[in-house]
Amino acid sequence: MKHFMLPKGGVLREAETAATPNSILKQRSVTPRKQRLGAKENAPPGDFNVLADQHCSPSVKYVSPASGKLKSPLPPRPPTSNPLKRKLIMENLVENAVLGGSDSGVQVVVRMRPLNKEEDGEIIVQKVSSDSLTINGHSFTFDSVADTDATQVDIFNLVGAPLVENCLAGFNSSVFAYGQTGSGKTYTMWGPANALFEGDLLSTQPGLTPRVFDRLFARINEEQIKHADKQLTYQCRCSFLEIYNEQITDLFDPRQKNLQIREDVKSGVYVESLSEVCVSSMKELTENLMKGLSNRRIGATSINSESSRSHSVFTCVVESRCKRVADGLSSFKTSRINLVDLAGSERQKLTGAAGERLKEAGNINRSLSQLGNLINILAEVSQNGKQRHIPYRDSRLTFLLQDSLGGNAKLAMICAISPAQSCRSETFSTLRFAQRAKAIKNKAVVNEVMQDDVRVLREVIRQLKDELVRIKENKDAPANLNGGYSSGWDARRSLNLIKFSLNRPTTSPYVDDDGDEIMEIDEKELEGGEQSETEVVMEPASPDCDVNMDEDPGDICDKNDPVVNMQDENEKHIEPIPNEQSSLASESQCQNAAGISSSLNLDVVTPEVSPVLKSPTPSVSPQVIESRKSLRTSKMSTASHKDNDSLSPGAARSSLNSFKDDSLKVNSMLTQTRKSLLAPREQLAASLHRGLEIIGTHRSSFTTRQSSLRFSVKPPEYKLTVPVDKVDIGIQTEPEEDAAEDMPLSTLCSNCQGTNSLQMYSGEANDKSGLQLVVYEGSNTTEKAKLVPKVRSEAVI
Ligand SMILES: Nc1ncnc2c1ncn2[C@@H]1O[C@H](COP(=O)(O)OP(=O)(O)OP(=O)(O)O)[C@@H](O)[C@H]1O
Repeated sequence: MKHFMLPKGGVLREAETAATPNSILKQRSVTPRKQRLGAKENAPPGDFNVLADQHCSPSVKYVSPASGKLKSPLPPRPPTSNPLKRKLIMENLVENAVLGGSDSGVQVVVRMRPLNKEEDGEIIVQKVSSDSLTINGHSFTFDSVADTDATQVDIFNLVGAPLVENCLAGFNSSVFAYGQTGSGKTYTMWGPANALFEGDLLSTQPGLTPRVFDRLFARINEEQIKHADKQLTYQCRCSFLEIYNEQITDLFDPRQKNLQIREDVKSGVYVESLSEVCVSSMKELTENLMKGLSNRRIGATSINSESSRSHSVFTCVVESRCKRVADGLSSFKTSRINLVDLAGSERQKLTGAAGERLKEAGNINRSLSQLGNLINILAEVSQNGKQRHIPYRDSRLTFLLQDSLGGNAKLAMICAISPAQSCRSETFSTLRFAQRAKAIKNKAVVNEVMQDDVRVLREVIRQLKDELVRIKENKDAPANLNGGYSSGWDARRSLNLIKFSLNRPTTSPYVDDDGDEIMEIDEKELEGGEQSETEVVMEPASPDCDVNMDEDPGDICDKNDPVVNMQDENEKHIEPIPNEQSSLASESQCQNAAGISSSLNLDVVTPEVSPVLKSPTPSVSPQVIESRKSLRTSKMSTASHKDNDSLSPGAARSSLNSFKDDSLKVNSMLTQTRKSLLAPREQLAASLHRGLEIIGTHRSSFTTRQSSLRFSVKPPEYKLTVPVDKVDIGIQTEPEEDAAEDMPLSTLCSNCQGTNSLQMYSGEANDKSGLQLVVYEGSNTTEKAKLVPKVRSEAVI
């Protein structure tokens, strides 16, 4: 084993004294805030992303803090090639606009280490209160400031203890350690190596990570005893990776190098083939932690003889499930802990790095500056609410951890600094980074699904399907004034069911405004594989746009996929496309994209709407959307299992398979239902109301004329909407002869042009006057509607 984190430079502190909970640091506050206003560099921190004093049962559901703000813009996602992502962005915007987001401010803690042997000069940083410090007369305020007296226990109490509670409550939680080389990040996150070896959390100085797991295991135990009647079970799966020179290495199995980041709808962002290990005790945890840490890349910098030259990310997915004895209902909760020790920045000119070290330092600085840039943008977006491209793809670090940065996670940032005069400019830079990070708002939600939620939603879907089929049948049949159409009773019953479920106290008021993937109702899965014939939209699903950071096939997909192109401009335009044809179409459209395969998702189609009808807000309700990174793929599970065989003790091993099977099933359920839980039920109800309105309007208008309102049961043709820049809403008018010729074939992939003769749009005989609502993603345009050239039946994809 390589030596790592050995005490360096005689700066180790004495064994810490036991800290009182709720922070000793606060007691040290002496300076009234008023006196500090002079040269203050930043505003006082706002909300704090921790749950106050919560030792809560996992069965308790939390409302994300600060919910109810109507404004609360999403940190927008970059315009993306993944159509599912684009839809989600739109969904989230709508959802957010209606219900407000759940903002979780980033918790920023600044930790100042003691001077080391080489730094016996002037100390320029002074802590002035529990949450502020001054440096050369400039004052900064954060959530907490830990000075040289602060112990590892203090840091745990500030950051680790709330993290554990958040995790048990079902929130994703991340801690990033940021700072210049030698400032104390590694010491803070893991602690000195000897502390881990000794494994004694009281007498030595283990860092945050071992303390977090010590508390986590204790709390899990407590919860299981407390809720014995609920058959509460937990599983903790860990992985450990490093990003070195933009390459990912598995620290549990360093032979696995240059791993790729992937992204798909079901699993979110994940690292392909990364090992996972199940841990259920401190012994297992420390063994694995030490193993991983020993595989980290270290090197000497001018300040730190054993500097980490990579970013390391320790991740633990905590899954819990419980079953209520009273009614047998089960719930599944999952949360992800990311503990990130970033590589330290260094001024290359000052440190005189050369050769490999220089290249390394360049990569580290570039990666950190990309992180800084992202933080700036997120801070700006959080502050002014303006949408901007968020450059998650700039680096592997930001892409992998995008959920932690402006997404579905509670984030704590520990910014490590040296108080020495020699580190002045780096310290300023770290403090400014910290103050910008403070401005970011994440959107953390509880990742939980209840079995009965699934049941209710399944019933609603079934009834809506029946209703739509009936409507279609009645539409095809001669109109009958006295009930030729369905009475809408079933839909109303569905609505009542939704209302009923809204009123159930067991339901979390989830808000998700960050997930990147949506998972529309997959009735095949929900209803045992039966393929729905109603309102199906085929889209290239996750695998189509797996993200390979090197190749970015998403872009390939984007270029080649007319559907994708359409949706670039038209987030909410949901086209009715017949199953088989659509499947063919999407396969054909994406046939050039390497490794792309088509898979089908079910979508609820926004019906075409006559201009005389009130345009319903494009709705995809009830919709099921997956929140991103809480789940892992079967690949990872396999890897985990493999690894588990060698690393986990027998008990954990024997339970792993069955737990995984269950977990995957429930994960799948979670995937399917998460969004409808995350999407507040009020919205589902509102959507159903709108659906009923449409049904009602359609019924009444059908008897007097052929309505252009069309429920897309097996719609007989394709439609292609030509994207129009800067248009909020386009209305597709009746087909024009010339329109097809005018259609820019540039929207079609070259390979597909002329090869696929699927009919795209022929216009129904009875739909000549029909108009189609086409909603474009928001723009500044004053034009609310525009005639969109319509593609004729002979148009070629
Ligand atoms: N709060 C602290 N108390 C005592 N010693 C500390 C403290 N913080 C850091 N040190 C010591 O300072 C040295 C550098 O710390 P550490 O390796 O954690 O820095 P780092 O920020 O991780 O550096 P790099 O980015 O180069 O990896 C180590 O010897 C560590 O033991």
